[in-house]
Amino acid sequence: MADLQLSADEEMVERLLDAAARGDLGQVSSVLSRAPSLIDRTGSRGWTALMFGARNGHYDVVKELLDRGCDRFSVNASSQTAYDISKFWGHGHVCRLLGRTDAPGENYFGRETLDRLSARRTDQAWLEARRTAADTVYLLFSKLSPMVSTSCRRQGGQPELRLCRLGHDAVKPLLQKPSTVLVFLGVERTDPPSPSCQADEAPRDPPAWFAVGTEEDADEFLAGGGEEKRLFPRSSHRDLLTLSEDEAGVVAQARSVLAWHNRYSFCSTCGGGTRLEDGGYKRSCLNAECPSLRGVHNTCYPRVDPVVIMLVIHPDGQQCLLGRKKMFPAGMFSCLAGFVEPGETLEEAVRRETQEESGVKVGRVQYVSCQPWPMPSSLMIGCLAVAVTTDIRVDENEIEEARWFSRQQVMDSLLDGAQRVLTVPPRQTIAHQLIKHWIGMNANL
Ligand SMILES: NC(=O)c1ccc[n+]([C@@H]2O[C@H](COP(=O)([O-])OP(=O)(O)OC[C@H]3O[C@@H](n4cnc5c(N)ncnc54)[C@H](O)[C@@H]3O)[C@@H](O)[C@H]2O)c1
Ligand SMILES: [Mg+2]
Ligand SMILES: [Mg+2]
Ligand SMILES: [Mg+2]
Ligand SMILES: [Zn+2]
Repeated sequence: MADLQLSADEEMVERLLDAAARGDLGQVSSVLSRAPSLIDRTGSRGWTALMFGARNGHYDVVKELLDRGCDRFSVNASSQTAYDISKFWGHGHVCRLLGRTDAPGENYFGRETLDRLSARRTDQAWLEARRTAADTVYLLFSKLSPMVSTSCRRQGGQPELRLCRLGHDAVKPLLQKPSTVLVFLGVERTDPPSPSCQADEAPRDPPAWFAVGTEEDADEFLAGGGEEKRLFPRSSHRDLLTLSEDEAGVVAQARSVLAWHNRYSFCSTCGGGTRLEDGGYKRSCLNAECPSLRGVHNTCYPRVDPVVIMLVIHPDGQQCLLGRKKMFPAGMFSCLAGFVEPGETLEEAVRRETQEESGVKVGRVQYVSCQPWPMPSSLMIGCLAVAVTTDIRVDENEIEEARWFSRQQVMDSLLDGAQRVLTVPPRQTIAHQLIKHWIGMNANL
């Protein structure tokens, strides 16, 4: 009986995958209405219905599967997501549907959904009008943690977090406290006005977004979320990775600027008090004699720390070098990384950090993509680097172990259900994306 049930299931899966590949929307819907649990089942080489739909550019099928809640991030035996497959085959409309604007190398925390409108930061009258406008959105941060709500829907076992969007009335009392920091983030991006718009109609400013930062607990804001539970997550590294790509991009901007205010409240040149300017993008010293008020003084502006992160490839092209810090979960290995030092090129930083941490010498370095990392304000610069030596000697202060892993071992670590000798960091990290990039360079689709 169990066998019969199994084969009936398998037959349905085959029908679903075949219909998705052919673009038969009616058949896809009909199978999933009867057996919704089959949505992420795989056929040969780990291909899901979403991947087959994406491979052949079937927009309606991909949309139906996404609307029904399929897993858009699952990978096949070549470690490709449905997005990778549709991009490879040039189906831009399907790529956009799969949640990426087809920007190659877009990383989590990297999406710009707001227009920063930096020229408006010095326009006091305009900023004041936007502060009190009815459609203005305020994001509240307490101790650098954004206020979020959790919904019941779960993604990969974790509750889904969404940023709470507050209006001016809700934050007004907080804005009156001198210790509160307000940062103008930008305005929502809008489509260009349609030709049917009346020429004499004044174009309306799109909704503006601000971040409000306080060092207080701000627990009084947690009530009033209705059915949804509101909270300030305390584990920024883990919890911020559960936001949507759009919201993660806004948080990367807001959290890094607020963290700068938090750490640089006094003038770093003379130790004097400072005043917020430029919509929260500048702190000027109050001491008229201070040298920071003359010439170019970068201490007045939010800081970004460049960090190189590199996947080092063995001279044979078939292995890569990964390391683990003591603090990593057991079995996890990642790309080597390190802060760029003053007066150093990115290539030299890659060579120096690789040699310091693993003893391996690197020749050619190639930039791949970058990622803002708001813990507190790094810019991760992702590179592939080709090793010219292979002996490993780790710097035990920083790295517990470093090893060469074969392409197959790395591919298995990305696949569900495969025998794993290592795990890699989650998909939201640029380390994960660099590893996938290397695997994808020779993947047989
Ligand atoms: N997103 C990702 O995939 C990813 C992966 C790995 C590392 N990271 C981030 O990259 C950052 C740097 O990596 P690392 O720790 O290996 O760097 P690293 O190898 O340069 O070592 C860090 C140490 O160097 C010193 N240091 C030198 N310059 C510094 C500076 N400007 N700021 C702070 N410390 C400095 C400190 O003693 C620090 O403990 C970390 O903050 C980490 O969170 C992100
Ligand atoms: Mg390091
Ligand atoms: Mg280092
Ligand atoms: Mg270093
Ligand atoms: Zn000063």
